[in-house]
Amino acid sequence: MLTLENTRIDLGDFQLAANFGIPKDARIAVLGPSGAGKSTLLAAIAGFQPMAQGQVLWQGDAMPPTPAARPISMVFQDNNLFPHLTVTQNVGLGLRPDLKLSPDEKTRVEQALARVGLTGMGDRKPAQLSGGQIARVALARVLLRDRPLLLLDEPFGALGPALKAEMLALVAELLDETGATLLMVSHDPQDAREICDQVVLVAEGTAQAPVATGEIFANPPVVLREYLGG
Ligand SMILES: Nc1ncnc2c1ncn2[C@@H]1O[C@H](COP(=O)(O)OP(=O)(O)OP(=O)(O)O)[C@@H](O)[C@H]1O
Repeated sequence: MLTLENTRIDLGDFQLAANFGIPKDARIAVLGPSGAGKSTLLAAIAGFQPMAQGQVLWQGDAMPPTPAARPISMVFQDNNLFPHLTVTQNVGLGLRPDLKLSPDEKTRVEQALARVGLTGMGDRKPAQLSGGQIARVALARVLLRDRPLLLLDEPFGALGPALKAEMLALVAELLDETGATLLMVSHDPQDAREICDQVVLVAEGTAQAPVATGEIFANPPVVLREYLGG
């Protein structure tokens, strides 16, 4: 269980409050209007954004203060790859930040690349990859890190619809294999329908408790209706 216990974030005039739990294994879409605080919510869970009040707990224990010590993998919109490193090195960072990989660790990197369909691409730099391949590198790193919480901040926003659907299907497969809990920010409600069983709506200064995806789309609150353009 991921718990946001009476949390409040203050960013100048902007405030965001959250007070709810997310069951382990849940797949949550974080939806809401632009500027509502979706990225801020993920950043607070990951430990990048300090909170004015409350705490974030995982399995009942307060999260460690340092982001790197939290049981979390996070992928941002730019897929956070280093342009000067090869695909193998970018993925290897998930295991060892100093990149001094043992033969066994190198094998694990190759296995992760194979799992996401990038066999033979290890020596390329990110600039030599397509958008879909770059997203796959980021997912290979997630797979290797093997953390129980996966936070995705619109990592597939720049991809076309077919490729995005392919990446979402791959994420769903990786979640099946790892049992990780997902929180995914998206601007596209279809993403939520495809792989998320629950929705956290962020609007008007609050991240609301999760609601079943079917339920929220069957009977959308006004703010979601406006956001969906309905
Ligand atoms: N350092 C900061 N100081 C003050 N306000 C900030 C700061 N960073 C972000 N904000 C404000 O916090 C609010 C939430 O931003 P955030 O990026 O989390 O929204 P979002 O829902 O992810 O938006 P989008 O869908 O457009 O990506 C915005 O109104 C933004 O202007």
